[in-house]
Amino acid sequence: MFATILVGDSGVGKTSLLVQFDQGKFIPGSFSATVGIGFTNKVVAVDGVKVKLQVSLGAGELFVAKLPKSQPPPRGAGGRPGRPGASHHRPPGAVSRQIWDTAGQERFRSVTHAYYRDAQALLLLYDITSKISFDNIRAWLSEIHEYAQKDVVIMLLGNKADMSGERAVRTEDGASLAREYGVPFMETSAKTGLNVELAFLAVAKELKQRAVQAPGEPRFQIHDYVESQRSKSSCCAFA
Ligand SMILES: Nc1nc2c(ncn2[C@@H]2O[C@H](COP(=O)(O)OP(=O)(O)OP(=O)(O)O)[C@@H](O)[C@H]2O)c(=O)[nH]1
Repeated sequence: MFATILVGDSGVGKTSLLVQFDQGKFIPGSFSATVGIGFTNKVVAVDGVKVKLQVSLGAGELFVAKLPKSQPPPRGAGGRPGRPGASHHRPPGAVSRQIWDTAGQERFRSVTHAYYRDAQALLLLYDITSKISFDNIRAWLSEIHEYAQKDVVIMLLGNKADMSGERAVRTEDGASLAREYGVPFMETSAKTGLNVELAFLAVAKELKQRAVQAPGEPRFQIHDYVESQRSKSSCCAFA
């Protein structure tokens, strides 16, 4: 079972992407308070082999940027960190409510560590209609580099690709940022389902390959895989 966490600013569509992947449907509106979903376990078939992904929702706010050293952790944060008082309807995700509510600063930092440390893959989302969510990607990446495992699989996703009329971030800008950090990139839509399966499938392929790879064997290249899928779908750009 591989732990995968969806991270990115509040409102970028993490919950919607999780629901689309889990149930193949889009529930419009801000439903974080009403849909009791914090994670899902799903089996993905990779080259005839079953790969289990546990996908959970990560924070909607940055730990590092939003919490200077002297500041205590947010009160009342629920099933996932960084969302004060908003997610208590969800079953516990990476961090339990009890730990969060009573955490002192030191404890908080270790919770933060644990939260990222256990992840084998991170899907980092921004919203193509929100420049701020895109600008925050650099801060998310520095947080990830600080806390996550060195070899964590990272994929950058520009979500809400169906909202082209309100686009605030060009596809090329997403692709170029991804190139700069050496991570694969694609645009997704939790609404239409565009590239949602593909994103998780690419991650599952990479994780499976790493798990079974014999020493000296050529590695599965997630970049190449994502790139090869581009020719099959004309909608998106990839790093
Ligand atoms: N058109 C469109 N709307 C989307 C898409 N993904 C999410 N939304 C909408 O964007 C809003 C926020 O989506 P959520 O899935 O709650 O976002 P989130 O990242 O989980 O937000 P937090 O729970 O605050 O961290 C909701 O109104 C969704 O219906 C998408 O791909 N296309």
